[in-house]
Amino acid sequence: MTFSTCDICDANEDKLGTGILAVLPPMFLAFGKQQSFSGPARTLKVFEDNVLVRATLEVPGEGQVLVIDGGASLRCALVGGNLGMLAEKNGWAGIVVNGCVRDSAELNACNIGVRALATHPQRSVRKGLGERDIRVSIGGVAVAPGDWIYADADGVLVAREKLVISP
Ligand SMILES: O=C([O-])CC(=O)C(=O)O
Repeated sequence: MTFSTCDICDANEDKLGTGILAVLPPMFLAFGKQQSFSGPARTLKVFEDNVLVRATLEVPGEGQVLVIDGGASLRCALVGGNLGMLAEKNGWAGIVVNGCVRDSAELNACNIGVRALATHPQRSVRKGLGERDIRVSIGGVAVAPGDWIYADADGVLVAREKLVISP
């Protein structure tokens, strides 16, 4: 499916700011082969610990987008090349990280879409702390499991339901 976040915003202006459709702040870098991706969100809330990220990406993604609230930490990476390959292998559409990634060249070779605040060469700790499938806040925008994510070169949208995209 092709879509344009700009066209979605124009066609759904009445929904913006109502809690039905929101735009994430323009704070992300793009990685991965898929510049555009969309799908229902799965959510994680972790802090400098990526054990739950791996555990989630190990399960078939079925076109979902993993949204990771990493507390905007710029002190280590939550996703790297191995997790990118795992996500591709398991059919995840993409990963949105409110935090950092690493192995950017490897991530760019993965057939998924990735958004992250920055790159960081250091890996995270592996304690296994965090929460899954809860409502998170990314740049002040709430994202709940099952919300629909639309990301392209112009931005990242969060919709409470799948939008009807007219060609
Ligand atoms: O395993 C990690 O901590 C993240 C990483 O580097 C990878 O996914 O390759």
